[in-house]
Amino acid sequence: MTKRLGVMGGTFDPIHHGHLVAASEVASLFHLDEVVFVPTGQPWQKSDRVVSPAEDRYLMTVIATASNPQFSVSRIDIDRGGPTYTIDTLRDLRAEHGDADLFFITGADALSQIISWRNHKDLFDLAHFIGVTRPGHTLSDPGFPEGGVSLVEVPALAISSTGCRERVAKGEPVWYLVPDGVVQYISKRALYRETG
Ligand SMILES: Nc1ncnc2c1ncn2[C@@H]1O[C@H](COP(=O)(O)OP(=O)(O)OP(=O)(O)O)[C@@H](O)[C@H]1O
Ligand SMILES: O=C(O)c1ccc[n+]([C@@H]2O[C@H](COP(=O)([O-])O)[C@@H](O)[C@H]2O)c1
Repeated sequence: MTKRLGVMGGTFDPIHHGHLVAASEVASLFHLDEVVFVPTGQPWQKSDRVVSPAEDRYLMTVIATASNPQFSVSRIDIDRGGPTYTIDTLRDLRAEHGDADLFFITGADALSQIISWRNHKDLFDLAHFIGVTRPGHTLSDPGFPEGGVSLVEVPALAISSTGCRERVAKGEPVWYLVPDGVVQYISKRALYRETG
């Protein structure tokens, strides 16, 4: 049977329970065999802010997903170098996973920006896109190709990486917003002590 592979792209600075719930819910709803988390190398649309080193974001993603046998992490966007474009992510994953069906998972905020992504018209030939609800953002289809996108409701977690970074900078706890191991990694590496 054709493998059904979910793809959860993100900057994950840090990864939080909003990302994990979205991936878990979509895996269940769409009967995915696996969800691969793909931390960005250089998120070019976040070039106006300081982004933590890719290795820190990668390791936090590994720590956060390690306990789930359905979850894995890919270095492809980090190892490719240069600005990260989803068109490259999907082409590389397609080459790696043969004839697997790809399902790209994205929150309502990111989905509304897809029109600004590189080669956005070609993305829908490579993967089925799944837009998930996110508190504070409207989930809508602004005219994607017929059958290219599914919109689904996931448990609402009003958590953002920006909010987590700001809490750490202010000395406030991020316990239960991010997995325990990620709290400990942030502390060990002294991440987010100053807002960027
Ligand atoms: N709480 C959430 N619920 C649903 N989807 C989310 C949530 N947080 C992030 N996402 C989605 O996960 C993907 C990766 O998000 P990203 O790593 O940029 O996190 P973020 O919290 O939006 O970060 P930042 O606050 O730094 O912009 C995006 O598609 C985003 O829409
Ligand atoms: O392809 C693009 O041009 C593009 C522009 C912005 C974001 N993306 C992808 O969208 C996903 C979420 O990105 P971000 O910046 O919200 O963490 C991640 O996989 C990014 O590589 C992709």
